[in-house]
Amino acid sequence: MLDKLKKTLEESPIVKKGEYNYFVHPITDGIMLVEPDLLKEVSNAITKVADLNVDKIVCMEAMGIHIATALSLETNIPFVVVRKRCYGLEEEVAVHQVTGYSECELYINGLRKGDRILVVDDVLSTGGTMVAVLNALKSVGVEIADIVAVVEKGNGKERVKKETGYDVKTLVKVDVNGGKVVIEDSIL
Ligand SMILES: O=P(O)(O)OC[C@H]1O[C@H](OP(=O)(O)OP(=O)(O)O)[C@H](O)[C@@H]1O
Ligand code: HPA
Repeated sequence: MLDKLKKTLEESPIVKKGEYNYFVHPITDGIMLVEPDLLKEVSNAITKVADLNVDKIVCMEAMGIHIATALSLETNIPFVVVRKRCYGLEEEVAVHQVTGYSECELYINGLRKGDRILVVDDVLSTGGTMVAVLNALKSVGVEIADIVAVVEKGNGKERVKKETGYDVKTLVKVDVNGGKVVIEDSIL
């Protein structure tokens, strides 16, 4: 399982963002051809590991959007996007995102207290994004049924558990070693 994801990750070039080793991949960056079969493989794997008894899928702009779209089409579950744009709507919740190489504001709309949700994203690295979004989602009063990130790199999973109490499921765990992506583990 996940053969296309693993193979394309191992082929990913690495670029330095400051001291951060950033792998560039179709699913996480979209600047290489995103083959439909790869996206289908990722979406199908999420359906196999995630709790789909939810009202909505929640993803983060930008590179969570195509994952949520594919998953929504496969499951008929609607989705909302945590955007990088402020709308100023009454219920909007702002989130300060800090990754290993950038900072940004994110904005939550389209969710109501009591919504049962599945959170999906492309990468869990430092955990900065996921911690901030999960804590903001808790303030909205939604029920977070499950959380899935496609690629895990670094110790973000432990940080999310410590700072939010939530477990994140990740499809593939990678490391960057000698300028190459190395597959360390896979959920399927
Ligand atoms: O665990 P972290 O260290 O927070 O890194 C993970 C986040 O980094 C990327 O977001 P970013 O906003 O940089 O990129 P994108 O707009 O291309 O999704 C990625 O999409 C994740 O959301
Ligand atoms: N590659 C792509 N997206 C990412 C990374 C990375 O190394 N880290 C956080 N988001």
